[in-house]
Amino acid sequence: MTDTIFPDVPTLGERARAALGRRNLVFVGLMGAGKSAIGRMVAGQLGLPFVDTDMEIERVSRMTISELFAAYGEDEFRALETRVIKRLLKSGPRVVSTGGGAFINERTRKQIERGGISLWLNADLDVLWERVNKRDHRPLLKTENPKKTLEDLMQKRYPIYALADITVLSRDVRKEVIANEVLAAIIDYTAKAASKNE
Ligand SMILES: Nc1ncnc2c1ncn2[C@@H]1O[C@H](COP(=O)(O)OP(=O)(O)O)[C@@H](O)[C@H]1O
Ligand SMILES: O=C(O)C1=C[C@@H](OP(=O)(O)O)[C@@H](O)[C@H](O)C1
Ligand SMILES: [Mg+2]
Repeated sequence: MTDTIFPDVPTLGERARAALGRRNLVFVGLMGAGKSAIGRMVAGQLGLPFVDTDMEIERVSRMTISELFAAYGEDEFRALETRVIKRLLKSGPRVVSTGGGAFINERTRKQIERGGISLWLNADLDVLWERVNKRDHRPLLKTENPKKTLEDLMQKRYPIYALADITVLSRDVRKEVIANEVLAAIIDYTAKAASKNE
């Protein structure tokens, strides 16, 4: 779609789509960062298919994430997650929103590094907590003090999320604002990567 006032000017989505080329865009980050919601929105703006890895895992296993954790444990869930992500990345380009632990798993992280551009939605504890405490479908947060659990996960995981190609700050503003910042960051990242290779 082009701008109606300036028909020859490509939209932000079109420019980001061109910058992405054949690569997948992979959202990573902690629970509540907005990977699923923003990923879907960005996919729409890029005109690319969207897949949420948790939804895909639930589809193929015919179980919810909570049921999978309860029946088989976290290790089995991670093994399934690795397999599903490997398959999804093979037939891109698409936008893939991962579950919060996917990028922490070394095998999965390597697959993501090979298969596309990774984008960390970074958010502070209060933003995450405000969002996740409204729902109870996340098995890792079924603890006595879920806010403390979230904080502990931040300490452990943030140095690893920081390895992502792009970081965008997810905060308390409209989702459209974050989605547009993601598109601009893709354009910026690919332009910088191209000038490094010149
Ligand atoms: N920028 C935002 N402003 C308000 N709510 C948001 C924003 N981004 C995400 N959310 C909401 O926060 C909740 C968690 O987002 P979700 O996309 O499920 O996170 P994740 O997949 O990273 O765990 C959802 O209800 C989502 O609609
Ligand atoms: O952080 C994690 O280890 C997890 C995050 C969840 O996804 P979201 O990050 O989309 O909530 C889901 O994959 C599972 O509950 C485990
Ligand atoms: Mg999600």
